[in-house]
This record gives sequence, structure tokens and C-alpha cells, in this order.
Amino acid sequence: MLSRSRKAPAILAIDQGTTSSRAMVFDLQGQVAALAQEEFNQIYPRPGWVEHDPEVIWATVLSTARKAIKAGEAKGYEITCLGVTNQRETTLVWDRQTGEPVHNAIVWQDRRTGEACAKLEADGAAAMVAGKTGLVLDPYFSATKIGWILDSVPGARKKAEAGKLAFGTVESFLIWRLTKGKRHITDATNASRTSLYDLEAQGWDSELLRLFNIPRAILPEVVDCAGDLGVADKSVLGKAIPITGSAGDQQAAAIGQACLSPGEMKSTYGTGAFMILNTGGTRVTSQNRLLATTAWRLEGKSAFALEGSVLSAGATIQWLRDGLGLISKASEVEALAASADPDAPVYLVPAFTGLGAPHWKPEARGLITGLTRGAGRAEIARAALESTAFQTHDLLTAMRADGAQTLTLKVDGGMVANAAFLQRLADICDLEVVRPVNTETTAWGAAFLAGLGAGHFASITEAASLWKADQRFAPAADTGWRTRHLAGWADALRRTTM
Ligand SMILES: Nc1ncnc2c1ncn2[C@@H]1O[C@H](COP(=O)(O)OP(=O)(O)O)[C@@H](O)[C@H]1O
Ligand SMILES: O=P(O)(O)OC[C@H](O)CO
Repeated sequence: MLSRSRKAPAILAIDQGTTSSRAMVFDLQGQVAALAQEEFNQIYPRPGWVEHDPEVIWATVLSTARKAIKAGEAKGYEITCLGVTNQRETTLVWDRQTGEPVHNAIVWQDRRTGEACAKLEADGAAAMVAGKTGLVLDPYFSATKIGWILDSVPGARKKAEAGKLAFGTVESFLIWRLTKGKRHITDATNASRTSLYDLEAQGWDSELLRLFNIPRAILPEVVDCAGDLGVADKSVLGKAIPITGSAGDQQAAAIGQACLSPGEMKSTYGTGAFMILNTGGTRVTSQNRLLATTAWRLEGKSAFALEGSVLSAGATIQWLRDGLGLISKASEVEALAASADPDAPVYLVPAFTGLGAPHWKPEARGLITGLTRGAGRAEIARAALESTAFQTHDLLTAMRADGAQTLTLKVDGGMVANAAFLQRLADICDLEVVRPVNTETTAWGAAFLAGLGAGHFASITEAASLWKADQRFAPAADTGWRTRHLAGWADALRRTTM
């Protein structure tokens, strides 16, 4: 019999995102028991380049995890397991002996390998890459970033070939450090973002490794998203905690949003925006430049998704704050945008680091159209917010052309605190937008996977009973307004990609 004093079990989620690291403790019903978050600096060494300091990533993960564990335990919970989720594609290479990264992390948004991708495209590699990986040739993905590090850091390629260096996306690096170098693994969802992984064969592919010139010795072992993924060492987090879940942040959010059956769809609005459509056990090949990707892998079996990736969503709001100084914090954009002249036809295309799906134009750069003397801060703020809604509309059009029949878009991420944005999203997409009670879907998805791996949940379908809608935003715009606005956006987009 259980003693009455036994503590309630809880799960730690480590969510290492593009702009911040967070750690959350959830109870087994998905209620948040503790949260710690730390933002960190983005490093922009040259236009189009984006890096993170791996030691800052590690330090912020450690400190937020320790704070969340402490706060969770103070509330009477016992942390039984942990799950990791992460900004995907971001590439780290480190020395297996010293544990030191040989270069800063090259972030998913970084465009430095645009020429390498263009060359591969010109050489006719795109069809083979898409066929195996579900991805397009774009600097977004890890393979060309690994190649750049191996060719730019003196001696790195030789060391890599000799098995002295390790590559990992962020979850792989974190698990390696948490387990004190005992596990060099990556889960299948993260592997599916590297351009080196064959989606259906579920493994690293020799032909891809040759194409991108990546030595096999550098790669982690590909594992399921739930199960025994190692143990976080006692010296790291203050107590030994089994690592039992791992997934890239967009896949974790799709699980947190209970997009568990074919046809269910979510969109996450953080630094970028990522729409994921569950396609079940079938890998669908997009005819519209969307990505095919692993949704999860459990007991050796993969489920798949179609994904549309927008490179700049919340990042556009950060640019209003940090680049233009129009606002002093992100939430101020709501009031500023609301004060804009409703008839001013100002459009902003946030191609700061090129355009993602469905355009895939790494060389495109941003622009603002329709400026008059009457346009000011408010009109630019509104155009910035609307740019995310327009980009979502374009993804939705591509998803529908690929056969999606969804009538509802589940949303989450930092931007969904902004109700006016969600209403505009519903208006522009002409689709019901639903915000769940728990908008921390990414961390919850990772916690759920960890709970699954630890045996707290019996199957992935249990995530559905733990999801609840909070607010629904019904489309309310008239057709004339919508047609006019979509035409204005299409015109601005055309100029960007000319
Ligand atoms: N009220 C708001 N309106 C619009 N954007 C917001 C608002 N609050 C936060 N954001 C944006 O949300 C992003 C942070 O979301 P988050 O999901 O934490 O991102 P990430 O996981 O990429 O680090 C930031 O880019 C910020 O500009
Ligand atoms: O850190 P986020 O939430 O912006 O997500 C980044 C994505 O995983 C990049 O593919």
C-alpha cells in the first residue's frame, strides 16, 4: 500500500528554444507546477549569420532546470523523469574527449551555407535529397552547417574522420552533457531535420553522407522519442533523473496539442512559425514545397507529418523592439498595431534570413511596401503582426493543395498571448483558430513523452484526453477586405522574390 506521505510524481521538461531556455515541472494531468526561463543573446557575426554560444545554452539549461526542480519539490512533487525538447537543426560539434564545442552553435536561421546548397541544387541533388529526407536543399537544415564547421575550423575534418568529434543538434548536446558523455544519441524527429536521415528507412544514409561529405564517425545513434535515453547525472542536476523523452520542439508541440491522428494540424508562433499536419503512418511527399518529417518514433515505428516552416514570426516583433526601437517589450505591439489606420495598405515581408516554406529563397531580403506620409509606427507594427498571418495563409494554401482538409488550426507559442493577432489570423486564413488552456504545448509534449517512456502513460493517445480548448477565434472578415489584403501581401511578396 502507498504511504500517505508519498510525494506526487511529476515530470521535468527542458525546452531549449531559439531565444530562451526554459524548464517546467508538470504533474501527470499536464498542470504546470513550476517554471523557470532565461533569455540569452543572439550572436550575429555577419548579415544572415546567426550563432549561439553553446556554453550559454548549457548554463541557461542548467540554471533553469535546477530552479524548476527546486520549485517543484518545494510544492511537494517528486521529479521522476525528464524530457528534452529543442530548437531543431541548430548544429553543434564538440570534442569527445574534452566536451568542448569546436565552434559556436550555428542556428537554424543561419544562411551561410546558401551557396553550398545552390551548388548541390545545380548539381541535380535536390530530388534524391527530397526523396529520402523529405527536405528541400536549404541552409536551414544541419548537413551543410556541419560541413561548414568541419571545413572552417582548423583540423576539424581530420579529427572528425578519426572519431574524435561529435555532432549533435541541441537535444543531443544536452543529453550528452546531462549524462556526462555516456549517451551520444539523437531522437528520430531531430534526426529527420539534418538532411542525413532517411525518413522511411529510419537511419543515417550513406549516399546522403557522401553527398554532404560528412564522416559517419561524427554522428549520434538515432533513438525513439520515449524510453531509456540515459540518466542525468546526480552531479549535474543535484539528483539522478532518468531521461525518458526527447523530440524537436515542433514535434513536441504537435503532441502537446494532441495532433495525434491524420488531418490534425497545429501552428506554433515563437521566433519562427511552424505548421505541422499529422499524416499518420504514411510519409506524404509534398507537391508544394512543404517538408515531410518524422512526427514521432515509438517502439521503433515512425509516424509522419507535413510541415510548413516560416523563418520569421515572433522574430519580426523582436526586430520592432530591438532593431527599430518602436516598442520596449513584445506585448506592446498589440496596442500599437490596434491604433493603426485600418485603410493604410502597408505590408512588411520579414525575409530577414530569407524565406522558408513554401518559397525557400535563402537570398531574399525583407521589405516594406505602401508607405505614405500618413504611415508611421502603428502601421508598421500592424504590418509586422499581419506578416505572420499572411505567411500562415500561404502555408495553409500549400497544405490544402497537398490534400489537407482541416477546419481548425490549433495554435501555441509566445505570440498567442496576443488575442488581436489570433483574430487577424482567423480573418486572413478564413479558418477557426483555437488556443488551448495549456499554451506551453512544447514543454508539455516533451514531458508527456518522458511520462510515456517512464510508464506514467500507457500510450500516446492519452495526450488527447489531457488537451482542452480555451478560446476559439472564428473568422469574421468580409470577403472584400480579405481579398484586398491578400492581394496587397501577394504584391509585396512578389517584389521580395523578384
Ligand atoms: N504579445 C505578443 N505579441 C506578439 N508577439 C509576441 C508577444 N509576446 C511574445 N511575442 C513573441 O514571441 C516570441 C517568443 O515566443 P517563444 O515561444 O518563447 O519563442 P522561442 O521558443 O522561439 O524562443 C518572441 O519572438 C516575441 O517577439
Ligand atoms: O525555438 P523555436 O520555438 O523558434 O523553434 C525553432 C524550430 O525548431 C526551428 O526549426
